[in-house]
Amino acid sequence: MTAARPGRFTARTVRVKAPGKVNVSLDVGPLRPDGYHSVASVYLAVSLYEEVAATSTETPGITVSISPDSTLDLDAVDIPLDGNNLAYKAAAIMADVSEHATGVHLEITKRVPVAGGMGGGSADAAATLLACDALWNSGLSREELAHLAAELGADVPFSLLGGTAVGLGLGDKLSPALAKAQTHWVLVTADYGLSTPEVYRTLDRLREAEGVEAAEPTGVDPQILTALRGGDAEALSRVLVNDLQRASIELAPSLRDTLGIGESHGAIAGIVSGSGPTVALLADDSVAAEALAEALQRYGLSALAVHGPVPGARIVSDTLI
Ligand SMILES: C[C@@](CO)(OP(=O)(O)O)[C@H](O)COP(=O)(O)OP(=O)(O)OC[C@H]1O[C@@H](n2ccc(N)nc2=O)[C@H](O)[C@@H]1O
Ligand SMILES: Nc1ncnc2c1ncn2[C@@H]1O[C@H](COP(=O)(O)OP(=O)(O)O)[C@@H](O)[C@H]1O
Repeated sequence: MTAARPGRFTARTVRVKAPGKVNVSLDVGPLRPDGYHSVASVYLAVSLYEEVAATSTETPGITVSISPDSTLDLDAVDIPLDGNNLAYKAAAIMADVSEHATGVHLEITKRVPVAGGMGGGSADAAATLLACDALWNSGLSREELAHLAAELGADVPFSLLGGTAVGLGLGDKLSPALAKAQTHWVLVTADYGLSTPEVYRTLDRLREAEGVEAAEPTGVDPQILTALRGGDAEALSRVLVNDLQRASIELAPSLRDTLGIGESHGAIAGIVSGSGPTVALLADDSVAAEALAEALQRYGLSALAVHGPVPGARIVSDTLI
């Protein structure tokens, strides 16, 4: 941080980046009385990042804008800029627990597809928690931040943590998995979103129609963690699982074609990410992932090569203006 000028308000900007995620596995239990589902998931943070620049303001209150540096086509999507924005909610929670809170402007650079099943809004919330903690010298521990993160949404604690982790409960009870080897993926993004609650509801409806009673998830398949630990894409390709996938396909049937096109162009396996509609295609290595992304772009799909695991939310700059 550079030195402040005495006698006048000096704005400070803390910039934080936080990753999107892919659920390498997602087991979903039955609908609970509180409207949620217990899950068991292996989360993988991937190299597609949201960025939040939090700037202190002389006037009190929280404002939000979307940066022109965003790489998404944001015309077609609906991102609230008021108290419904997850970043706004995160700043409001931090202001409540910070003795030296000021007004704050949050500028979000969006790169993770909106309502895409990759936790983009959750990444904004995680980034904002960390940025405001620094901006207001709140001095919260990572554990305290994780606790606040869970109040904001099931996926927010993972974006704070990053890496590879097993998520139980609503997905917020995390155990880091020591899997440092990289796996390589191609994300095929859609120009529409799917509503997470609607996808969960659709799964409940499909199960009810089939008379299927889902079991409470207890843990994740250890083979997934072994494959991730060794960066063994071939072994991983045999154990990818997402209980929500068929519900996403029910709502957006073209996802089945996307998965098929991916596999016919060289992916070793494919899965819908979370509630979708982003499709995550697994590749043998980084070269294969780049080649697959190029082939799919030529085919007319929106495809991007990424890798994981990558770290969770972290500060990239802290400046006085
Ligand atoms: C499906 C997953 C997989 O990681 O991610 P996305 O696809 O949304 O990224 C998550 O479970 C989504 O997490 P997140 O998007 O943070 O959910 P929340 O905001 O807490 O909840 C939104 C809604 O999703 C449903 N929900 C969420 C989590 C959960 N364990 N059970 C649920 O039934 C509930 O209907 C809830 O009202
Ligand atoms: N900062 C934010 N970025 C994106 N969407 C947000 C944000 N805050 C609130 N939302 C709302 O949350 C919904 C889901 O957002 P997102 O996190 O992108 O998807 P997903 O839950 O599928 O990972 C969006 O449709 C949007 O209306």
